[in-house]
Amino acid sequence: FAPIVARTRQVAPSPTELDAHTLVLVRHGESTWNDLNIFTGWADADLNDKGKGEALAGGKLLKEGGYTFDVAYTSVLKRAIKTLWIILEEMDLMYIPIVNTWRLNERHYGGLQGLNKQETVDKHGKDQVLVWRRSYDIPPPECDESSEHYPGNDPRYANVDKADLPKTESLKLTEDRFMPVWENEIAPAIKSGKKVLIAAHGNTLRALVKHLDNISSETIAELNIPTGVPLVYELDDDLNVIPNENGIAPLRGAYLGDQEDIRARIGAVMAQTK
Ligand SMILES: O=C(O)[C@@H](CO)OP(=O)(O)O
Repeated sequence: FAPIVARTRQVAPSPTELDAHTLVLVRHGESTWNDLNIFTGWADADLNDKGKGEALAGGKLLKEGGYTFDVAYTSVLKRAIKTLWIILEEMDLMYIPIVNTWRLNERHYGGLQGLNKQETVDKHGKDQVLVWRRSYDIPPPECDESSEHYPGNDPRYANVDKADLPKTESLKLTEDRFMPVWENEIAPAIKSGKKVLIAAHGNTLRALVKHLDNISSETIAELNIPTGVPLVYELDDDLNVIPNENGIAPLRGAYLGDQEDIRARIGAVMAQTK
């Protein structure tokens, strides 16, 4: 596949210049279902060639910026896992431990999984679909237990308590199931001095930055995260964000790369339902 050439300069501060904890977040590169504009959620859509190129470009930016990592966290979905693998290979860091957790999965899209986003707008109206996509605490309709999209039918979740497996999730429910792994594993790892990379999904990362940047439930509705772009946070010892002047509000961490291009890519995520 063709790497997307990084015509970019590094904008976040060099990690060596700051006495702080560096945390890097990256949403997976474009998937086949992103390209087809299909609600994905916990469906295991693969990266497409563009997505692989985005992941490679993200890895190059991190390498050029002098970043390094001690441990990486990702979901149990291949678009995030492969994004992580591509980045770690590019950075020559394939030896670091990778923790895969279902708690980092994309938000479960319930009965919308597998449906085309624009066709769903045509059927239910733009406002309703925007509520399902971006409201904080209103989940989409549930999928039923006979559905291929019900995680209870997927062997990869055999070890998860059925009561914890969603049939749909709002951003709030996504946050509720993600936060335990943040509080119990990731935050302690960062505090102990480990440099952490998280390769995850649009809505799990929205839940995380909502927490890191104290973003309100109203403001988070407006926030979209582009695919494959490293988002760098510097955190103090209590894991409060040290604001970066290049942060695109309400984020106080900064995306690595060409800021104009990144803003255009954020707009494209928003425009998936018109
Ligand atoms: O389909 C999905 O699972 C997500 C991420 O691709 O979409 P949206 O941005 O609409 O929440």
